[in-house]
Amino acid sequence: MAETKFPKRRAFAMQKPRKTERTESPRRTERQRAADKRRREEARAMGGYAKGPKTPEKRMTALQPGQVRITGLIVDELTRALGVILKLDGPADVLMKLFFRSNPRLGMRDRGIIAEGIYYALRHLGTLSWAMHPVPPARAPRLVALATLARQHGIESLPPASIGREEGPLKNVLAADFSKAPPHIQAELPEWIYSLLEAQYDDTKELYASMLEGAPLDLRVNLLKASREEVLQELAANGVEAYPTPFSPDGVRLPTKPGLTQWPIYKEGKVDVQDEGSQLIARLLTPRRREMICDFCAGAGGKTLAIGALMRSTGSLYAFDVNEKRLAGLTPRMRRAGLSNVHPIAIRSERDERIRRLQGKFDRVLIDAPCTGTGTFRRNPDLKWRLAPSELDRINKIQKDVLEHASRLVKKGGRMVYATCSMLRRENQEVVEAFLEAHPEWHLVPAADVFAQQGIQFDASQWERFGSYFQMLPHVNSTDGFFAAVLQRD
Ligand SMILES: C[S@@+](CC[C@H](N)C(=O)[O-])C[C@H]1O[C@@H](n2cnc3c(N)ncnc32)[C@H](O)[C@@H]1O
Repeated sequence: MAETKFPKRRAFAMQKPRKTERTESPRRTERQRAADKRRREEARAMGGYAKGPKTPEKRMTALQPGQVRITGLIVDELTRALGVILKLDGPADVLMKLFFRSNPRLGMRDRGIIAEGIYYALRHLGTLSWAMHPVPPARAPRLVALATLARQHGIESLPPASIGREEGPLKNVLAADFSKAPPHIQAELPEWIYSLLEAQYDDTKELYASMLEGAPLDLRVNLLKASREEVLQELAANGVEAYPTPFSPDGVRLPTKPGLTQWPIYKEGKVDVQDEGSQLIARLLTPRRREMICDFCAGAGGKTLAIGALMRSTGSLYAFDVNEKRLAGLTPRMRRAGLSNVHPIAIRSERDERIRRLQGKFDRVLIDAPCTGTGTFRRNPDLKWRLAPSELDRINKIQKDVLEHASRLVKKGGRMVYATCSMLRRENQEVVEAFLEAHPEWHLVPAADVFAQQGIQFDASQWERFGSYFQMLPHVNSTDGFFAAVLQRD
């Protein structure tokens, strides 16, 4: 995904409990304390699994419009969060974490409503901005907060005292007729991204609708430590709804998002969080035991871990990345996963001297290239507003450079997979086509054949649409929009 500037740690000032908060909920009541105790005991009895609607996302699934009581505190705090996040000068997920950390007394229910409000506002920033014109949303976060909560839960759920002087503007925003808005606004996209997607896809209506939804939680079972059946049985025994993913043989899909990191199966390294599309890209590389493999843009190692497990922790798996901090996240993850074949190496650039020394040495190389991340708008809705066309040009150049230099690592007869989490041809097919034109000693291997050899079957329409390439789409496959091409050196 695109490189982003990290927001300042002090983006949000620490909040002291306010008078209103103290009067509304002075302390936990007897009943609340008894419920807390019961939950703790139940979780202990279940070996660490917490039952019930604990996380914001899970809690929100039960909320129906008109059934949620929005307090003044929620309106104020959502306003405070949006006041920073709508400036769009840092990743929203990082800013959200800083916001909630600055406000430790905020209850679970309020956190859930505020988190959903932030995501809703970012997903629908096109229509919100259009309805508020000429006032930029970042300048009027209270109006955005009120309009968001009213669109989600109904205007009657808002406390009249919180609306105050915003009553007129709020009614105008809510009355906006979006059928009169330009098509890119109706799609909740910037015009330039809308135009690129329109030029490529026939079913954009469904695609845009899917990009406004939340993504499911996909887990990858670490086959070194457990089988998928074992994990599914353990989840079922603890009352957690989960299904096998439709294509990835090691994947498990959870419709809700429980507090996974406290679960025994997570702590013991039996599962990791990984979108099904990402799992399939590791499979496309067909890693084998005792091979020499390189994950060129390893980041914090999502795909490295999947590749290492498919190699059964044998051979050598080099994990390169220019971002040392991100790569540092891989070491604890590989320990937890029980992998001893991974060598994380921070490189200066794709032209690093150490890479030159390794030329022609690898059986397989994965290039999970930096990209615009257009395939991840469900999870990162702020990204669509923070991207600029110049960023696509900049990233495109890096993609071509990285592919060129990483390809030199592959030995004769070896393979590489070029992948992105983008749905744009310019970062995908066009990069690969330019490479193949300049390198006749390489050829494209049909992704369908590589999957078929592993017993993974897609609908024929998948290949009719994308030929030898692999492109997952949120509205077709319920995954992020991953792309991959398998290339073989003659
Ligand atoms: C899409 S992310 C990788 C995600 C990772 N493979 C995973 O599955 O979690 C792309 C990575 O490319 C790295 N990168 C950017 N430029 C690079 C370069 N010239 N050489 C190597 N890595 C680079 C970025 O730091 C980023 O971590």
